[in-house]
Amino acid sequence: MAPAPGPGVTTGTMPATPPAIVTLAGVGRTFANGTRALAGLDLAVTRGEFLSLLGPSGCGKSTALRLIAGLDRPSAGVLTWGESGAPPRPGDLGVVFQEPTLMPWATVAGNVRLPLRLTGGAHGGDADARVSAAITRVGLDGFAGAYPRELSGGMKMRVAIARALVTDPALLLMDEPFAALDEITRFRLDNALSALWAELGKTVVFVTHSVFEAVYLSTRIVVMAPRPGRVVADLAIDAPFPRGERFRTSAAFAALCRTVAQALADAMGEELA
Ligand SMILES: Nc1ncnc2c1ncn2[C@@H]1O[C@H](COP(=O)(O)OP(=O)(O)OP(=O)(O)O)[C@@H](O)[C@H]1O
Repeated sequence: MAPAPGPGVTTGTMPATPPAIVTLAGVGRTFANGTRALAGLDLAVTRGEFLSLLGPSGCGKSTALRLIAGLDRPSAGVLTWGESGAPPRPGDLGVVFQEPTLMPWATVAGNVRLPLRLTGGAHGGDADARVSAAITRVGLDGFAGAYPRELSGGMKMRVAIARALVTDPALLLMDEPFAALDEITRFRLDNALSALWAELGKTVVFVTHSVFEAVYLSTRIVVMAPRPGRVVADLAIDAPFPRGERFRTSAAFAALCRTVAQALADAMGEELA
């Protein structure tokens, strides 16, 4: 068996890259008020990767994610889906936002079931099995009948992740999902998400401001320049999985964070103190 690669950052294209799940070429987005959120954004999301979009506030990270989610349309450039070119069907994409946005009148199981209802597959034993498997996956066994008001902030976010996973989407889009949580909860959810990614083999695009979170979770980090947003650094994070507390407190992690922080400072035209 080949030895596991040591931690490190590499730049540029990796050899034998798997096919792109979606490619953005020359994408721009200018809003009606004249704000140019994105200009000349080139980005290929590779199947199976955990890709983080990292950049200063307002650089267009959420705008890029919303374009991939189909919630907005580019003003310039094109998005191309996979080899077939067909856009994803409902259920092929899971989206998680900073707010868990749960239905307060529905139980955890009812909330997790929602995407199945929207895609017409909410009934029968298969749907029940999917809902309970998604709840188990995020560590909420025993809470299927609980209501959102009975849950902590971290548990609500776990429900939002279970809801995004219940249709077994190929691509999971996450927009600063843990930014509003306290640090201990955030670390726990980062650990759970990393384990889920390693287990399920999904493609994840994750928006964050946090260098530490991006390094901990990602196989690749794309650093975006301030408005109008575009890619200014593309860094492969070669540390092996699973990445637990040992990785988070390692010298290798610290070195990776420094490299990524430097790329972010360069993008913002600042000196790293
Ligand atoms: N619907 C809109 N109309 C006008 N301007 C908008 C709209 N949506 C976003 N913007 C602006 O576009 C720019 C990019 O916004 P976006 O939310 O994508 O940035 P971001 O990098 O995700 O920021 P943050 O990290 O603070 O969430 C910002 O200046 C924002 O104010």
